[in-house]
Amino acid sequence: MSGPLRRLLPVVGERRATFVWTVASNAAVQLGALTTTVLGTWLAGRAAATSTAPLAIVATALCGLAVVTAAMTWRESWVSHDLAYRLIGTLRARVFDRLRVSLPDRRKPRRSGDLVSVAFADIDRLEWLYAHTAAQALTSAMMVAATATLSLLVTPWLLLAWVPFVVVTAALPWLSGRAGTRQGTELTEAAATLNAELVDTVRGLGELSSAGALHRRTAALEKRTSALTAVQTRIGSRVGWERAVTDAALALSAIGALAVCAANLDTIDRALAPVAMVLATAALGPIAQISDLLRNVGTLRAAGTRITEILDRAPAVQEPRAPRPLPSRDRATGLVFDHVSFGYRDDAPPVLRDVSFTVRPGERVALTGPSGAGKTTCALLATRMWDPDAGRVTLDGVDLTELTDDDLRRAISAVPQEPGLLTGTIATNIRLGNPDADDIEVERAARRAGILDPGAGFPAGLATVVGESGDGLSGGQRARVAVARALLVNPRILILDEATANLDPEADEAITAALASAGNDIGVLVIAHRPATLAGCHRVIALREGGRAGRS
Ligand SMILES: Nc1ncnc2c1ncn2[C@@H]1O[C@H](COP(=O)(O)OP(=O)(O)OP(=O)(O)O)[C@@H](O)[C@H]1O
Repeated sequence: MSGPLRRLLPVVGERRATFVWTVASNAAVQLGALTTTVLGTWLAGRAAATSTAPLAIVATALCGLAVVTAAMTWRESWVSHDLAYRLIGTLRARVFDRLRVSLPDRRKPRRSGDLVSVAFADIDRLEWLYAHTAAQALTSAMMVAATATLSLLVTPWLLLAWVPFVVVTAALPWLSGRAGTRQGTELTEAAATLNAELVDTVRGLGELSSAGALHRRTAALEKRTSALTAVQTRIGSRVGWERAVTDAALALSAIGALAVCAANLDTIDRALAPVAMVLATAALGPIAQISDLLRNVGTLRAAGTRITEILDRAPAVQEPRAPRPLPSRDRATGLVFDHVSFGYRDDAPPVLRDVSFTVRPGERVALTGPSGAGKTTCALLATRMWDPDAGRVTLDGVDLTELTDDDLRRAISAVPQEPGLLTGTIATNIRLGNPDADDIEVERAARRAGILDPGAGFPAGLATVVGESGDGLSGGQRARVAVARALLVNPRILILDEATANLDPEADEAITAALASAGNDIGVLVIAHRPATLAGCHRVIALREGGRAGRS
């Protein structure tokens, strides 16, 4: 088994008991099927050859075996899928956890549709590996041993009839291994690209439609779909050839068994002739199944590579080894940018250069400057999406790099330019800020953000339904929900990144006033252009192009 898959296999160890059950029930099914067929054919052979067969006993045994085998088939399907989906769940949690700490990648931005494809499709593909391949491989080896032993009992020549074909069938996935891996990689990439472009298209449907670019985009998607279909067709053709070889091997084994029986009529008990036929094909069945499974190994390997790439991603920021607690709120001194420099790329000038400013508790500070001056970047550094390249950002005297993620999220809350909203109600979206908040706290935060005002356009108040990604809400309404969510955290520092720019001036003023009354000890950093908003602030920090700070 190849590198990435071998690396993903030990997760099975976390469900050892279920895995043992899967192997045991798979073995019982295979052995049950073999015994039933051998016994049945032996009975038929014996009846034909001698007219004296122990019909009643064998028929009863066959009935019993059939029931047990059927029960074990059901059990095997249950436990193997239980195992697979639990392992997939574990893996999905790990991948999301890694994405959570490693995104956004400031140097290598990647389309989220692409990542979503990895997170869902690639992990789901491993169902094949966990539910079928691993246990099947073990029981196939056992079946070959059982069939070989029984063949020896009939006649050693029988081994000649089927062992070469078992070797050919087992070797098939390896013979086509390189093509399989290449096609698997092509399939995964084509599917991921199509998925990413579909996600982008759905997100930008409005813009594409109003710009009259939907036709061109649909044509591009059709091209991607054709590319995906072409890879799938190539894979289908290869798999078809391999299946044809497997079927031919099966037929040739049966013919070989007949030939062995015909050539050894003197030494082989005639009642065993049909059994010889069964044995010659019995080992091939599980081997054909396993090589059928291994035919997908190229796709699995490509998926495994992408998953391990995500698991190996370095976190965007390191959790502190020895975290420091924040001083109590009455000893708070505020948020300090202390000679901060930061750049996104090594080959471009830094976005922020030697930026210093302070937001004290209870103070409202505006951060302004031309587009691209680095205002949002300051908000991202203050919420520790990344760490500065030089200088430091501190809260109440503690470097942000020394705070645990939980402490930081409770102390600094940001309302971004485009707040993310989830499907649900206004209440569930506000509660994201603090899942432990009770209904009264949620209502208070909503009231402060003006959500419960008669003119705010929330007909069912907190129970108003929110569509996917905030569908059905205006920009201003989304802003109010995001502000309420941030207020629910009751942070020490609140950052509003053009959060109220979508509101009309009166609503903006109302929210600003609400924020002012939110708590006398909350320091507010407002990224804004609107003169009225700037006028309502205690100080204005102006970021100049090239990322230096001045004040007014
Ligand atoms: N992830 C990123 N990778 C590379 N460059 C980036 C990234 N994010 C922002 N930048 C660049 O950094 C600079 C500062 O961006 P930032 O969003 O902080 O500016 P801003 O002052 O908030 O602008 P605006 O007022 O338009 O929102 C811009 O030149 C932007 O193109």
